[in-house]
Amino acid sequence: MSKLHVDSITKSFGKQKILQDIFLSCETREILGILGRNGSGKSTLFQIIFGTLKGENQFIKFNEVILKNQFNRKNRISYLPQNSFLPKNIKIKKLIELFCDDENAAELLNSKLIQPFINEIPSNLSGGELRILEVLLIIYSKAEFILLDEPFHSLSPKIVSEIKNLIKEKSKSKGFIISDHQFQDVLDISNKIYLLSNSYLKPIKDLTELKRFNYLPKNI
Ligand SMILES: Nc1ncnc2c1ncn2[C@@H]1O[C@H](COP(=O)(O)OP(=O)(O)OP(=O)(O)O)[C@@H](O)[C@H]1O
Repeated sequence: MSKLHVDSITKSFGKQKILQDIFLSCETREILGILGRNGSGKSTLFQIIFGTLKGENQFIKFNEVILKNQFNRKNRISYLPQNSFLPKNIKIKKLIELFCDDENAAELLNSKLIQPFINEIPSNLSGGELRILEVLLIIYSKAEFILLDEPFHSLSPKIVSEIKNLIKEKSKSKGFIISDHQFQDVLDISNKIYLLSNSYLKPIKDLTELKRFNYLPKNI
């Protein structure tokens, strides 16, 4: 079992405080859901954990190793950003080789989710197909901790359900931290839920709390 420990994260943009004293801990076999209104700082938090953005304060540990740079995170943390990140003209089979080790590549090549566009290049895919490909490449990467920023965005319901099942299956050996505005899908698969609100990360017990903290409308 491995553990990702995230502590004391503080981040401001100019005078705007985005994150204050953020703590979370994720073990393999756990799925953590992070909810929050638009602009609450979810992507900022993911980028700091992944190492592409620096907080004013931060302490991030993988087991006993303090993660100080991108090199420390290799094969430990993978990150699906909110925006498209793949080169557009590389064959998808080649991308799978680049993102996955041999074992994971073989498994992904067998997945029925990838079959419809296996011989394509990303520039020939629809927006949703491109998102499926990106989500799969990150989930099947070697890393033990997977950060997914809006993995369900633009995916049709049946595909969302299949991706949720895949995340649950993969969580037997990986830890996931997921954020998405399709909150019910996040609630369905998460062991723990947090709400990022007013720059603090609050553990959430149930829907009532999500209403009380003004994330959900009262009539849900
Ligand atoms: N590079 C930047 N410079 C200045 N402000 C920024 C920068 N990046 C993000 N912000 C601001 O920080 C806040 C948090 O942004 P972030 O993208 O983390 O929110 P989010 O919770 O992921 O939002 P959404 O759900 O809408 O994607 C927003 O107010 C945004 O405008």
